[in-house]
Amino acid sequence: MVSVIVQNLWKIYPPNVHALRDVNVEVKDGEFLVMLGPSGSGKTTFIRCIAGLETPTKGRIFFGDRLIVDIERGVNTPPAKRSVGMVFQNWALYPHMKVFDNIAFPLKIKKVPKHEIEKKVREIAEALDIADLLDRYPRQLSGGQQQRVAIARALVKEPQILLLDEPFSNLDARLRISAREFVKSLQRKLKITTILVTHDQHDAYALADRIMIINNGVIQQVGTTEEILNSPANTFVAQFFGDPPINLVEGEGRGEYVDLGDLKIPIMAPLGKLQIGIRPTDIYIAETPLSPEDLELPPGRVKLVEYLGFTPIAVVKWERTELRTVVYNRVKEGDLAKVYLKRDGIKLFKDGIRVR
Ligand SMILES: Nc1ncnc2c1ncn2[C@@H]1O[C@H](COP(=O)(O)OP(=O)(O)OP(=O)(O)O)[C@@H](O)[C@H]1O
Repeated sequence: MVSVIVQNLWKIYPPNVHALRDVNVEVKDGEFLVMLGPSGSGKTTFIRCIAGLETPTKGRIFFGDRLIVDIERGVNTPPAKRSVGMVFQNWALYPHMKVFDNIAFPLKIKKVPKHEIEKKVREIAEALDIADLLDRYPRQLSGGQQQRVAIARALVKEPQILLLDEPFSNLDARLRISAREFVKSLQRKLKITTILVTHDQHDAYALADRIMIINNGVIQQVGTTEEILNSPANTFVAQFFGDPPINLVEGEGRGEYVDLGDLKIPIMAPLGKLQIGIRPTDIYIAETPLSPEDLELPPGRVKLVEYLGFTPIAVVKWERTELRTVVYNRVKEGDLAKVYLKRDGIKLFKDGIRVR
């Protein structure tokens, strides 16, 4: 298919809303990129700029070596000439048209001959398992079926790039899982370069080759799930990505150890004020350490035990510090528990930027 290269992209809505600030990213040919960020961070603006539904204020976009947008040079390819298929958050099906005509619509606009439209619509409907729904109206379909129709409509003109804007947000939790599996296997089969935007990190775990995290119009980090979990660029990324959420506490670096006041963690640390990040999966309650490398902390009081799926998670309190930990042996509220910490699970941040 094709890569998507975005260079120095800015979008400023009048009077002065900076929706995108100097975005640079390359989505590789055939890659599934999930763009993740809180509400209002610029995600929809970004894919609308790629689709051509929004004109950036500054910057350049290439599809492979084809220049699509260069604001400084007055280049802005119209949407119909971009070879992009887009699925909107609410799927935006035409309610007065049957499924067949909804899917056929982009081909009719392109004035594709009738018999070819018939063939292509049936083909894509077969592939998406909605061939028996072609005579229905959108209101006669379930959410999952409507979503497939929207995807079929986006794919029928065989675009080189697929853009999905929160495509699962109208589906209930159970249907979301099967819809994700469906989208992933379709993407793998077609090898189509795909950008999906979402505020739900579980979409990213399930789908992404790489994840791009955005906040306030600024790209915070681009990387694989592992890279972002293990080496978050800053405290925003560390807190935004990861389930259960990371423990983030303030402390003081003292060279040979980190000082949390009531806890001293013996690892090398730069001097001065630090933020210390520990994922709950990197700190645990157990009788004995899982590895001889792991650090033993002074025993802490179990304040609460809760379940995350099947995994028990405890909130452990020392004098002042409270940390969420996984639990490997039986403990209950009020117990004094042995707590171990994985040495390489400790992330240090200075002024919000990761230094270790
Ligand atoms: N047409 C517009 N005019 C002015 N401001 C806009 C316009 N569209 C979006 N914005 C603003 O630009 C910023 C980014 O919006 P955008 O819709 O791209 O965010 P988002 O990350 O997709 O949010 P959500 O997850 O809530 O859909 C927000 O502050 C939003 O209010």
